[in-house]
Amino acid sequence: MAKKVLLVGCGNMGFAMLQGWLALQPSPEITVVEPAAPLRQRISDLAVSALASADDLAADYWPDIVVLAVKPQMFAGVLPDYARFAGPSTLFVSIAAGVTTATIAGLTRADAAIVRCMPNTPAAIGHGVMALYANGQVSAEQAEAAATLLAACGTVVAIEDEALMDAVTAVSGSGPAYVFHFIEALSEAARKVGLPDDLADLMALKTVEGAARLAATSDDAPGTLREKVTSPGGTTAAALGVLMGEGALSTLLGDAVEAARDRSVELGKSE
Ligand SMILES: NC(=O)C1=CN([C@@H]2O[C@H](COP(=O)(O)OP(=O)(O)OC[C@H]3O[C@@H](n4cnc5c(N)ncnc54)[C@H](OP(=O)(O)O)[C@@H]3O)[C@@H](O)[C@H]2O)C=CC1
Ligand SMILES: O=C(O)[C@@H]1CCC=N1
Repeated sequence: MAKKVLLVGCGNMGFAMLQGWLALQPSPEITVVEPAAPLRQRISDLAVSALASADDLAADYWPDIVVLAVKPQMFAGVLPDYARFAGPSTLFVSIAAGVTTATIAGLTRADAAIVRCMPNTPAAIGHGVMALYANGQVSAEQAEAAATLLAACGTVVAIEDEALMDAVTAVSGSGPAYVFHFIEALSEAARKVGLPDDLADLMALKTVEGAARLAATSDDAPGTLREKVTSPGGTTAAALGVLMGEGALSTLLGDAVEAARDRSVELGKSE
């Protein structure tokens, strides 16, 4: 029987996941609660039911899975509207940065079955990577249902230690933004050395896309692939002298990921 999935919040990440779910066969029965009218319109355009508030759910509606995709700061205000569903028959899946399963249980029911998931926006095209942590109340059947739902959005990785979710958030949850910024920065650098705007954008994007695809499909490690680009005394060596000199890029990325990890921990404490 098709699962009933209730998606609460359909902004950037919720909508990305919804798009991934549309490829599922058999398709789940999806209902979305999203207060913003323009966002509801784009959900309706996909022939998915979109409601403005939890009050609009039918009295006899009962979901198998509730996916919480609102901002971490909204959990305390939003969860009481859905707490009635908490219990053995309904799985809560939260994609919020920082918010722990203990916090969600505190806002719903002590024995709520909860999966924490950290997705990323490439989920929209089935190329996300999703880490999952299940609390002790999640049944094997519920864990499988969550994995099936999320696999429609990309690669699913189970995690045993919830504390790792903050680091995962900093690497893969926020990570697409780092890569998009790298594309922006490469394009800007291309302009500075004289390429016209459209050529700069195309070269930057296609270089990142091609390199990522090669890294994903090659038997070589990324470091070996880098060495294969780098002719001794050539152009790449000149550039890497800047990027890798005194670990410049590694230090910068290390600091960036630490800042994101620390913010995730903070968001968890503020709930
Ligand atoms: N963006 C990303 O790449 C990722 C985000 N996440 C997590 O996903 C969650 C959502 O982030 P993101 O999509 O970026 O944020 P958005 O602000 O884009 O989406 C949240 C949506 O929830 C809506 N909302 C507000 N109140 C309610 C309510 N009571 N019921 C239902 N919906 C409501 C908001 O509407 P309105 O704007 O009108 O308030 C908004 O459209 C966060 O917890 C974040 O940590 C996780 C991984 C990646
Ligand atoms: O920026 C954020 O807080 C969310 C979590 C991971 C990606 N976006």
